[in-house]
Amino acid sequence: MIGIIGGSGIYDIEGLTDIKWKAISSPFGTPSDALLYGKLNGQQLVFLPRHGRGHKLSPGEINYRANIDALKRAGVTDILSVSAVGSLKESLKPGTFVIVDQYIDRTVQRERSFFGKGCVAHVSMAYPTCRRLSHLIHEVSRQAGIETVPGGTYLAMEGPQFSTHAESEMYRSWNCDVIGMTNIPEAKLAREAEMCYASIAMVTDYDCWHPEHDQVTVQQIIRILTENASKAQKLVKEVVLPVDSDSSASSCSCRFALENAIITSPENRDPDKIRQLDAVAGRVLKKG
Ligand SMILES: CSC[C@H]1O[C@H](OP(=O)(O)O)[C@H](O)[C@@H]1O
Ligand SMILES: Nc1ncnc2[nH]cnc12
Repeated sequence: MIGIIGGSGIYDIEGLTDIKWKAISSPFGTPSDALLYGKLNGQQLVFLPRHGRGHKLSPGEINYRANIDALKRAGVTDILSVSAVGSLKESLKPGTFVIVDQYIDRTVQRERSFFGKGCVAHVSMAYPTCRRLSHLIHEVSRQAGIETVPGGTYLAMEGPQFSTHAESEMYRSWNCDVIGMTNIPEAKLAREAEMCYASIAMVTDYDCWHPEHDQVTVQQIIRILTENASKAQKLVKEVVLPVDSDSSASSCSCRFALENAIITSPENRDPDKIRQLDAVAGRVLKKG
């Protein structure tokens, strides 16, 4: 099942039928909101507003572990993240949609793993988004006439303040493409939970490096988001069916990320931690 995490400006899904909000409890704490269940094009999906309805949570206040755990408990296998980002390249103009394929993590105060304290695991983050899902989204959007840029490096900053000019220039010198505050630790946790994760980043501004746009404002971001909301909603509508019917999904490597990742020997694992990991790592922990 597909799970959509909506970022700034995306607090519901247009055209969703048979809708029901349902709160899911998680041993990792409180998710950003209840999950919205519904059908789009006849296809069941789940939606979670990342900042909560009404945008009540700052990027650093979001319980990313509870969000991913709740989606996993709801039966989600494929996560489609939709986010607002600043552009670090002249060519990525406001309004552009980038399908992110790499991250640089500059966040500092977030829980970024389900593991540790009695069950240690190390998953690969070499390719941090699902290449199968990202490719599918790019292909489907191309066929639907929605332009997306395949691939881009997302600089994940702590926020909530926007970057200084010196930071923005440094990220540009690192060849980053876009900047945002939320995809990390989301992508890391989705990988640990063996879920496929793709990220559609909607460029809303030029951050503060651009000589003609020397600062970012929320007002400017919301204006661009509003202008592009229908394009984002159309993209979501187009991808739901192909994602749900992709026959190669069950053998996708993301679904086996924990296969050789847990290093704590079975006799030394903490039973409370193992119980907490029942949804995230149940597939491998059941094997002993
Ligand atoms: C409203 S501007 C800054 C805010 O927007 C982005 O959020 P999201 O990724 O959830 O769309 C950015 O990361 C900041 O949290
Ligand atoms: N310039 C920017 N920096 C960080 N997060 C953002 N989200 C949208 N624009 C942003």
